[in-house]
Amino acid sequence: MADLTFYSGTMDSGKSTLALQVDHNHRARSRQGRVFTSRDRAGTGVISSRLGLSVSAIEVDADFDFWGYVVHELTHAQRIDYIVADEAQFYTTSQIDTLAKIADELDIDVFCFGILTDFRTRLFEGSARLVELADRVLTLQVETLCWCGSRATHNARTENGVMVTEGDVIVVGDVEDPDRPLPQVGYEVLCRRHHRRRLTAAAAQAAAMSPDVLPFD
Ligand SMILES: Nc1ncnc2c1ncn2[C@@H]1O[C@H](COP(=O)(O)OP(=O)(O)O)[C@@H](O)[C@H]1O
Ligand SMILES: Cc1cn([C@H]2C[C@H](O)[C@@H](COP(=O)(O)O)O2)c(=O)[nH]c1=O
Repeated sequence: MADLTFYSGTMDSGKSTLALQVDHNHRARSRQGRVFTSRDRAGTGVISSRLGLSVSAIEVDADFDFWGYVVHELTHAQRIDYIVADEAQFYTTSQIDTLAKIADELDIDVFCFGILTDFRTRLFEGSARLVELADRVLTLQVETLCWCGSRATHNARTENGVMVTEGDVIVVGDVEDPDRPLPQVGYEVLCRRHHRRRLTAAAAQAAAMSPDVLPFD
């Protein structure tokens, strides 16, 4: 019996790396798979890991028909043993329903990877449906850290360095990196406490530098 598995973690927790490793391990045992993604930072039709690996993938947009694609392949002498699906938070409810049907009716293992919640701390559509349907929801073992050292559980969005809580749900982007110029829209992983207080690393540093908190002479 095939399973629908959802691997989830914050941004930058190693999900795409794991997706590529899962694909590699199955291929190494002569299993035939298909790799999907949606709106990867590196462009259309690619899964890219910050560790430097990337593989080409089938791009999933809102109209992509998983069932039609898989049935077409199977009826044209192709074999599919498993599916790897990255950035699954962006998939629609109906696409996740179809992935569950593919696992159940066609006996194809489905491995999905994605972030649970958006910058407002709300579940993404695809992730919500995966939590509802998956046989297993697994949290990535490599923890990402908030600037305070606690485990990061939430994804903050910044605009010109300032944390925001309103805007479009989907804006492709990367986590901020002190070695790169400040992006117009960036992301930072935070613990819940600091997400609630809108305290990013930069805001905490600015507060620490403020004369209000310097000791009196
Ligand atoms: N220079 C580096 N050295 C070691 N590990 C790194 C380096 N850069 C990135 N990583 C690892 O890669 C992870 C991000 O992997 P990636 O698959 O791109 O994440 P995700 O898909 O979850 O956003 C980081 O959490 C870190 O563990
Ligand atoms: C929180 C949040 C993220 N996104 C985007 C930003 C990135 O392009 C992806 C996540 O990629 P990763 O491989 O997990 O680093 O999602 C978004 O569109 N909206 C959000 O609220």
